[in-house]
Amino acid sequence: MTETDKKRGLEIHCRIAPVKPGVEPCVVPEDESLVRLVAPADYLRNGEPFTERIYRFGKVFDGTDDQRTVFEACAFDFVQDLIKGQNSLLFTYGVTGSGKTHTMAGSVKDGKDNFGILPRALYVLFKSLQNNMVEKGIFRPNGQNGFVIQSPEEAKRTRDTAPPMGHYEMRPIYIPVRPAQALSQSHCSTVFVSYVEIYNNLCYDLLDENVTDPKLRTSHDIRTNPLTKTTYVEKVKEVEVHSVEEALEQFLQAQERRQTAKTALNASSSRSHSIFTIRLVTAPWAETDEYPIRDSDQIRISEMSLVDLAGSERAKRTGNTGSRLDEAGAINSSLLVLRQCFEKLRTNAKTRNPTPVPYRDTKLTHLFKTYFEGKGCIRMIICVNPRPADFEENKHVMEFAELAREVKTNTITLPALPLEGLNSLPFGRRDVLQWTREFEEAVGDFEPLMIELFEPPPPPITVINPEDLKDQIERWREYYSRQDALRKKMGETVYDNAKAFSESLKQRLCYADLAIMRCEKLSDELNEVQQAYAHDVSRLREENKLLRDKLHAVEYRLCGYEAKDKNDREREKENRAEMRRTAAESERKSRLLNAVTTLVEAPITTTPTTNVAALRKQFDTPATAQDNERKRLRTRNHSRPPVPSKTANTGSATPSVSRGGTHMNTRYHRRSQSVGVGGRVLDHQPVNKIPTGTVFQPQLPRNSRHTTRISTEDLKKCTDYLFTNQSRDVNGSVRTDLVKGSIIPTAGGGRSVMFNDVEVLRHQDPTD
Ligand SMILES: Nc1ncnc2c1ncn2[C@@H]1O[C@H](COP(=O)(O)OP(=O)(O)OP(=O)(O)O)[C@@H](O)[C@H]1O
Repeated sequence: MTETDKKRGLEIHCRIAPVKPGVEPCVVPEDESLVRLVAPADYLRNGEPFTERIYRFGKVFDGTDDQRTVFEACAFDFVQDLIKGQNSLLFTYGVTGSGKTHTMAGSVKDGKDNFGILPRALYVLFKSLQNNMVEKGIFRPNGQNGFVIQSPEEAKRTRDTAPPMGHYEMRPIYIPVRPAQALSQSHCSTVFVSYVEIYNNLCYDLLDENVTDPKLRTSHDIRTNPLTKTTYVEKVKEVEVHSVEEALEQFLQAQERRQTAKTALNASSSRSHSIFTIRLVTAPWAETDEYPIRDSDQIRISEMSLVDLAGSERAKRTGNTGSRLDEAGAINSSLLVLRQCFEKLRTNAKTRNPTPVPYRDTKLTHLFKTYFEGKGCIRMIICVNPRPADFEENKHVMEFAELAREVKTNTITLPALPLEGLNSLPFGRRDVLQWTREFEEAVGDFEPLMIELFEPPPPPITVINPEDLKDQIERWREYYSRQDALRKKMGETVYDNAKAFSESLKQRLCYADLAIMRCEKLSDELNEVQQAYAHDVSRLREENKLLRDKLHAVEYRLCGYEAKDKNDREREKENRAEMRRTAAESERKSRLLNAVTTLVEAPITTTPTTNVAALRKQFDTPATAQDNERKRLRTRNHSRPPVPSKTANTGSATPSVSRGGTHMNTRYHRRSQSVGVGGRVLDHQPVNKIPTGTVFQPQLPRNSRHTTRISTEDLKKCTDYLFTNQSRDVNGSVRTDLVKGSIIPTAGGGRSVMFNDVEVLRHQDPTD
């Protein structure tokens, strides 16, 4: 087998997940191969804002690109390569929750057109191999990453002892995809799948149904085949599958064993790197029967590995603790080793003295070592969630992508397996073998005579050349006599069967020719249509992108308006509450004023209420008793004389005895500073005032006028008014109200009092 070496860069594509309306994305597609990384508005790094950057990719897919588009652009050619006998490795890489699993697998179960790369690749593969599939059990894994061809008896035994399929009953699925070129009818093939996960840097087999408890499963080593020098997972289970449904059943069962968990950033986050490998095993058909040539050297194996990497993550954002945190550590360190390998490969490419690449530092890089050394083509889909919260991580992902783009590996292209043309006959080798069997049944031992039987008849007799007529008749006579002789030899029934078979075969070939012609016509029409609309399609795509951008801008503005509207509504609510509060306060004040007005405007009685008059006596008596007691104590204890106050104008700071006999501090004696400032005060007292004997006394100017009954004359001579009212409250305590106001002239020449303040003094028994 000859091999050709060529240096090839890794192919890096980018898929941007859709962004929610109103969210300003931090990764913006610029065109079909460029993306722009923009920092969120308030982003600062070491106090510096981020200057936006452009990154280049092979292809860029945005939120409107569907699963089919991504598959066709990123994986269809890999399926074709697989059929041709080449190897390929496809990764999805990105932050947790960026759409890696969505891109790789999609929703396999829901049956909608949301299938990711994996089911689509299987679908295209099986569609293309439908005429090449060989019975199960003929090829068997040899335990060293290779295959052997078993005898028909061994193959039957393998089939009979194969475990039944699992509990998933996949309904036949249909995925609209374009077909790949099929493998030539000269080769037979079969497909094996394996599925492993690398969890905490240990490799586990996900197809191993014997392990029911994930804690009891054993890890597998990575080995190198001494002959082919390829790395593989030791003792991994490879299941032979013959349809996309069978393969997906295996995948879904294995998915249940895969380590996923709910994190703050993804409801179903992959906690491991998963590797689904499709291996196509082919060999030339044997000449005569439906069996491959029994020579293991003729076996050709090609593979396509689909790797869904676990997402890189920062513990701070995922909020992970405990085992989730350990997993995150293992994920991040294996991705770091991948990065280190890339860095080393990049530097090695520029130097004459390459240093070893640390493939063996993690299971992930160790397993794919041979790919980096040229086993096949490597492609990576960088998945990005453009939400602003992912900006920091996306920045690292973009830097990783930039590094990966610079990595060059030796890709060894193996000689391609023969393919069928796209317009090949719509029946396969199996049909031909079936027809041969039918024919053999029909003609039995007379097969050697068939050449004569199928001898084409002579051309029809024409009279254009009358000299030839005799010859023409003679040719027909000979033809019929040969056919008669044949019929006699074969017997009537066999002859008729053989003739009928030949007619039916002719008919089938005619249909096939017709189908081919139709196919050719349709493909010509398709080409014409494609050419005619190619321009329109690209224009419409551009228009679509523009409209999408506009829509996004409108949505963004709308969100702004909605936020403003919400703010306004809240402010209005607050204003209304404030107004209600103000109204209640003014209501309270007005009630108070009304109460005072009622109090003041009530007819002033010269005689106090019986209650107040009675109280006066009550207040006088204990005061005298107190005085006597104090006098008695002072004489007995030789008490010191009182110290004169320094603030002479406001009275002594030493407690003095009031008129009523209670102590009061003369420093604070006069409290109502507001009364009488700059004018004359009319001090309106009740007739029978109960001495309050308190420190709180209104300070009145000397020229104040005291009265128990006001007259118009009094009002005219004064500018300020102080009214003292006393009453008894429900507890029996005396309450003194000092109601203050300004006396203002009225338009009619009289006076009115405008009340502006009330001071309330309440006595309370301290034992209460
Ligand atoms: N391009 C897209 N279109 C529609 N939905 C998407 C797209 N990308 C991601 N999603 C949705 O985002 C969610 C998270 O995606 P997914 O599970 O694929 O992330 P992940 O990168 O595999 O995360 P993890 O590394 O944590 O496993 C899923 O619900 C998925 O359907």
